Amino acid sequence: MTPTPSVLQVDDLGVDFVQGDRRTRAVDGVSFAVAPGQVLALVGESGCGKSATATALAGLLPVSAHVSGSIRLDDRELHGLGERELARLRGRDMSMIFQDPTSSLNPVLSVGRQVAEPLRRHAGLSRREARRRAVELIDEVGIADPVRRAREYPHQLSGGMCQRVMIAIAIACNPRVLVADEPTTALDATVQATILELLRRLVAERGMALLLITHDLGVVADVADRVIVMYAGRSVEQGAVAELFAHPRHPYTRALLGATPTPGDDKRARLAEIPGMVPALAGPARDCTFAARCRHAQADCRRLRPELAPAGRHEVSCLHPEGGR
Ligand SMILES: Nc1ncnc2c1ncn2[C@@H]1O[C@H](COP(=O)(O)OP(=O)(O)OP(=O)(O)O)[C@@H](O)[C@H]1O
Repeated sequence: MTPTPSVLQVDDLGVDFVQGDRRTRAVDGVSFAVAPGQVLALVGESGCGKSATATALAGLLPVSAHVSGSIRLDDRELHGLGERELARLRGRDMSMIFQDPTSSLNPVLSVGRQVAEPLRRHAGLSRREARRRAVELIDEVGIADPVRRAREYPHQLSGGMCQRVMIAIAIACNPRVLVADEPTTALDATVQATILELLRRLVAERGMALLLITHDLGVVADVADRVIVMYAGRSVEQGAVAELFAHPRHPYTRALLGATPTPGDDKRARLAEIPGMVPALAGPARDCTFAARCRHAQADCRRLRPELAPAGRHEVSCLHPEGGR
């Protein structure tokens, strides 16, 4: 069987934030690919570099950030594109949704107008056509009474509805890739489940690729096909969700999984507590950055940088993975 060509291909992505003489290596050589209709989750504790990775893809990092590596969308290299080209691409080929929908929406414009906006800008629809299409999109994301809702303002909608509106805006121009950064963290558990179900359906129906950033392993188990476990800016383990959750090889993944959530388990399962903190690095790692918190660390872990390499049926970056190489 020939593998499905990926829509998004990221190679050796690096992000450094530079402020005066302070440098933070937020992303340290991350590589992955996402195929159409596939959900890839990025998971890890706070400060692991998940948002920096997502923001780098969309070209939305602040000027203090230095990006290296390659980001290819279909056959196009995005790294190095100017702000104008990136702005043209955002909302058309790649869209992003964030954690807090209420602060992402404009409070003084009706939601219909906000959904219509990318259709006018990117697809060149007339005001009337864009309004009509906006109502269809509001309906498609599961908001009842879409004609009336389109005339309302964000404060008249619940948090869950606002996130549905954000999704309608994001998918309006049928992007190839959707990047969702903690899209359900600010919502009630029951609303979370329906929003995730909506995202999953849209990915399947439209053949989009979804990059889903989350702290929540239960969400990963329920929604994602593949997962990257990040630690201190690096991918420590990545592969198919079912395989990786069934046979975690990296001590960090094993610690996170704690009471392992398997597909179908409690959706609110959170990362297990691991004593210690994620280090902020000034440059590329020279050793295993997890060694200081790892119960299985050996002398070489503090000297050598482990690289991502096949272990079983997925990849792990550990000198002494569970079960050996
Ligand atoms: N604008 C910035 N300037 C300087 N450092 C930053 C900036 N944004 C992020 N960082 C640093 O980069 C590292 C990775 O941060 P990032 O926000 O990507 O992590 P995260 O895994 O998404 O965390 P969270 O789940 O809390 O959002 C952290 O050490 C963080 O302090």
